[in-house]
Order: sequence, then structure tokens, then C-alpha cells
Amino acid sequence: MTALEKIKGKLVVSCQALEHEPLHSSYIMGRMAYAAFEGGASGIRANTVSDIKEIKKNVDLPIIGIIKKNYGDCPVFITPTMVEVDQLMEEGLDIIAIDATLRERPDRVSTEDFIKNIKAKYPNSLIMGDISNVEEAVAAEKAGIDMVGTTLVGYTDYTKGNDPLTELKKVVEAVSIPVIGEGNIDTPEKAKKALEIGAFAVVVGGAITRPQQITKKFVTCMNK
Ligand SMILES: CC(=O)N[C@H](C=O)[C@@H](O)[C@H](O)[C@H](O)COP(=O)(O)O
Repeated sequence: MTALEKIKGKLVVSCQALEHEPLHSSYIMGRMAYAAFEGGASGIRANTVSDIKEIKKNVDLPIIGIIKKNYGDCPVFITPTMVEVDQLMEEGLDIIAIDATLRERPDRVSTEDFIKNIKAKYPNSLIMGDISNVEEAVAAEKAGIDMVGTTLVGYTDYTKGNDPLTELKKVVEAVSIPVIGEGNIDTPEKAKKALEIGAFAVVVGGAITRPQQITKKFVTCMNK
């Protein structure tokens, strides 16, 4: 079974903790991935080569790999250049995800060329484009990307406040490649709804793997 077949209609759990987060540790992300596996996850999304290596020791699931890297104040930070792509490819990942918005990239390569360059260099690898709206999804499909994810809906200046599931529906209707529902899908009901809308698979992160976020939800609700 291919990685894509393995995650079709299923839950992928994003196990990430950045440097400023309480659980920042490759060891902990490895155990998070194992916990996700025990709970029935069919795939893992992970950031950094170090976390990915540790996660591979813990689970035998398809991994969507990314490297978050900030270049100055450029807002494009999810696998922004070929440098990060090469580092991920050395790990032999099932799928790698890149920022596929149409914003200017740190190296000024257009997103269209970036996608084409990756596909030319790694023709057998699966590339997921993290997008924030329909226009970006359509452009990424045209450039030859294998799948898109709604990861960045609400995170670009021009999509702030947009509803993830509403955008997901629009993207599903606009492209014919698989669309992964990702980003602020924070309840089981929303994950199910994403599949009903036509998502190929659903990635859930913070609602499962960021306890500070989960705690805050309880506290906010209790203080209302
Ligand atoms: C915007 C951004 O940096 N998104 C990142 C992408 O990898 C992760 O921090 C998210 O946790 C992931 O996309 C899953 O989303 P959520 O945690 O909302 O379920």
C-alpha cells in the first residue's frame, strides 16, 4: 500500500513543538507519535529531521515531513526553500510538505518554479502544498504538486478569520488532486465533517498534541 492509500479517509496527527513550546523535545514528539498510533492514527506530520528520526523509532506510519525555518522576517516558513527540501529528502520521507502560498519566498524563487524544481529533482516523491485559499490551491495543482492542504487558511494576512471548513469545501470543488483538511480542525466532529466535505485525509495537531492549547480551551470555557 502506498503512503497515500494508507492515509486515505484517515486521521494524521501532527506532532510538533517549537522551541518556545513546553514540549519542545524530539524524544517527547516520538512518544506523542506513539500515543497517536495507539489511538489509531494512520499517519504523522512532523517538523525537523531530529523529530522525524525519533518518530521513526517509535512508529511505522507514513510521515508528512516539514522543516519550519525563518529567514529574516519573510512570512514563508514551512519548508520554504530547496535547502530544507534536500534535508527532508535525505530522510527518505513518504510525503514532504512545503509552503505553496503565492507570497514571495525567502530566495525569491516563484512558488510555481519551486514546485517544478522539486518535482524535477525528486520525481518519485510526493509533495503536499500548504495553501491558504483556492487561488493558491489551483496554482499549486497547475505547477504539478501532488496534493494540497488547507494548513495556512487563516494564517496569511489575506485569509485572517476565514473558516477552515468553508475554505476546504471551496478547495475541494476547485481542484482534482487530493485535498488534506488541516489547520484548526479541533474537534472529532470537525474532522468527520472535513471528510464529508471531501477531504482526502485530515491532519489534527494542537487539539491532540499541544496540552497548553487544550488546557486553555477548558479554562476559557470554565471562565465564561
Ligand atoms: C500554521 C502552522 O504553522 N501550522 C503548522 C504546520 O505544520 C502546525 O503548527 C499545525 O499544528 C498543523 O498545521 C496542524 O494544525 P492544528 O494544530 O491547528 O490542528
